[in-house]
Amino acid sequence: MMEGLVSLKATPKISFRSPPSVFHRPCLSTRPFMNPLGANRHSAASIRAQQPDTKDGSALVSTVSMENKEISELKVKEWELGMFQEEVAASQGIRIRRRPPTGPPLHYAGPFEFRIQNEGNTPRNILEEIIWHKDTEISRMKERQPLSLLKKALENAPLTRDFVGALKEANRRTGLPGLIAEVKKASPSRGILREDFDPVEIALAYENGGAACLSVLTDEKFFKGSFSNLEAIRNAGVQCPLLCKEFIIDAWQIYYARIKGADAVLLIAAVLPDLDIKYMTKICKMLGLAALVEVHDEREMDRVLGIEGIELIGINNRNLETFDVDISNTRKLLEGARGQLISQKGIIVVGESGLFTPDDVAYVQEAGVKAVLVGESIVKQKDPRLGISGLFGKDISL
Ligand SMILES: O=C(O)c1ccccc1NCC(=O)[C@H](O)[C@H](O)COP(=O)(O)O
Repeated sequence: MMEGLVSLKATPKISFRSPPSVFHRPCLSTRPFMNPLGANRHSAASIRAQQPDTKDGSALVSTVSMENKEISELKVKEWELGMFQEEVAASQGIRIRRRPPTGPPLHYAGPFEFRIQNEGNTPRNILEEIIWHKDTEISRMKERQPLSLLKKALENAPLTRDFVGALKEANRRTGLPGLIAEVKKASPSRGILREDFDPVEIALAYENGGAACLSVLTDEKFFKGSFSNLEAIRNAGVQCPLLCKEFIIDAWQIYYARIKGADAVLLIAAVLPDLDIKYMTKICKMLGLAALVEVHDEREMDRVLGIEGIELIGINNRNLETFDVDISNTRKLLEGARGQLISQKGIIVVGESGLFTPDDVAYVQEAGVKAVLVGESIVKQKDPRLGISGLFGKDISL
């Protein structure tokens, strides 16, 4: 029995060239990403087979061969462009690869075609698994609701509220970091956080407890969240601006979040190359949304600081590949020249993950954050409102 064999089909085909090390594609592109060496759907034989018979067939065959040559050349160019994008992502230190666009690589073995689990077609960590799943999920969602439909729906979308302004105002009012309270039922690292999970009830409790903004997880598979939760919270009349906490890899998702009632979206630098961050930030501005750009390390911070127009940076203390949480990460990334540049640019920094006590909040505030994003420690409390006063060591709703 072959190890790692996950599926077996009895249709022999040409095997694909071995996969590249990363699979990034530009989010702007709508091109079908195809390996020219595997593009046997357009082989001369298959095109010829589709043509009506001619007297001797020769003229037609040569025209078709020409077309086929052009198609092949085009495909080689597409493939090279794809490779170039992958190299760009790798050169920016992005370790999270995109899902192999043609599916797991095929291996030609005798009369059968095997799909063999290997380093190239298996996610290397949870974040990569989430991103690969997102890829298929979004493709399905886009089929049902293409961008043209979403653009029409924008006409009836609720007005956006000022997410960054709400954080600044809370910070000014309380002298403490503005709170983004997360509506989080479960997570890959902690499992189910709260069994009796009523998103609207939790959102209202957070608002009454003094949260400046809310973060609503919309991923279903890994976090047991949903866009219905986001919509329900918005429709319940919650005034706090809402962050759609999603794994965004395609601009389509930003439009979708906007029509579902979001005021802000998350852009993860570990996943998105600089060009995507720039492009998506512009789309956010156009749609009236704030963009919370999340970084984990110095390299990601430096990349993001090099992008014009960034107003809000989140420092995640959770390593999304290993799940290790270390709040000193916030301090490390705000030390020295980086911290100074951030103040000069007037960027608001959000400390994210692993904050449980007033000491934790004081520690990241001392490091320079003006806001915090907190899930587990407050959502687990029977009364999430009390969770907030426990986190800050006092009632911040006053
Ligand atoms: O929370 C996780 O296990 C997780 C795993 C993989 C990717 C993202 C993940 N969390 C997203 C977050 O950043 C947190 O939900 C958020 O910062 C709140 O963190 P916490 O207060 O520790 O719940």
